[in-house]
Amino acid sequence: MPRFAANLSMMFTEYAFLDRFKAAADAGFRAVEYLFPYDHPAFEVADRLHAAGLEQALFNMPPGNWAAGERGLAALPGRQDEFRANVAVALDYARALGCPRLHAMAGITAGLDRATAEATYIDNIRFAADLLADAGITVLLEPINSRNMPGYFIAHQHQALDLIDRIDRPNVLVQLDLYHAQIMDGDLTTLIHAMQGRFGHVQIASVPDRHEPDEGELNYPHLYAVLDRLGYDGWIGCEYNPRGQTTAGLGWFAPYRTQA
Ligand SMILES: O=C(O)C(=O)[C@@H](O)CO
Ligand SMILES: [Mg+2]
Repeated sequence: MPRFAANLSMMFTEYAFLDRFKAAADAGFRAVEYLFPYDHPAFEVADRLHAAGLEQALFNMPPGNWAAGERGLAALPGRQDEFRANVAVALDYARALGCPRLHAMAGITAGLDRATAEATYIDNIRFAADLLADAGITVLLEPINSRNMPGYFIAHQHQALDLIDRIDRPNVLVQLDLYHAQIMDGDLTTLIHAMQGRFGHVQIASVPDRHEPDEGELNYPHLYAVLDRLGYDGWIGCEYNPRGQTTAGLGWFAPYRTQA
């Protein structure tokens, strides 16, 4: 049975960020993920998470200057000190939230020397993996489609797998976002089988519009069954922009909602 985490950066945006935890729990979710918690002290986010009885499935390490267009630092030469300081910041939040997964965004590397970016990335992710291993945290690497994020360092699943082989740390896995994977790679049933054991988190949204997973070119119930058959029992993050009110679009979730 698939287990879904609400993405609070995209869902329940009818509410202020800290109020989205209760809204997600009221809608039947048992876990949440989001991009960044850093606008709020860790204890405040943890209070809301725990008050709502939710698990923290995932969040991202600080990404650099998001407003200026930065989308992570891990592959950016010359930014290693900042990346490493950010790992420590993310670790503090992960401890407060009991979060076992952190996504390290790589950055926009178009125009940079690829070999240098790869060397920087491998070095930085090894550093993060080693630091986070003691806390039992897995570092996730996510290929992102080049239509939504042109120039991003990793766009295809095979690129992430190749980098993970070279990083060579047991606590580094792929964040398998099926929305991005369909746009860049396709053939998802075969892809999921080929990636068995290499991903530590899954995300979903309709393609092409990134809405609820009940429209568009993907048959999600089929993909949930594929994941189930392979024994994937991790969270599936609902990283989609609701077509309207978040709760009005949750018809797809009804068969999977578990009552407390
Ligand atoms: O954009 C996505 O997809 C994500 O999962 C975010 O965490 C940004 O990488
Ligand atoms: Mg994603």
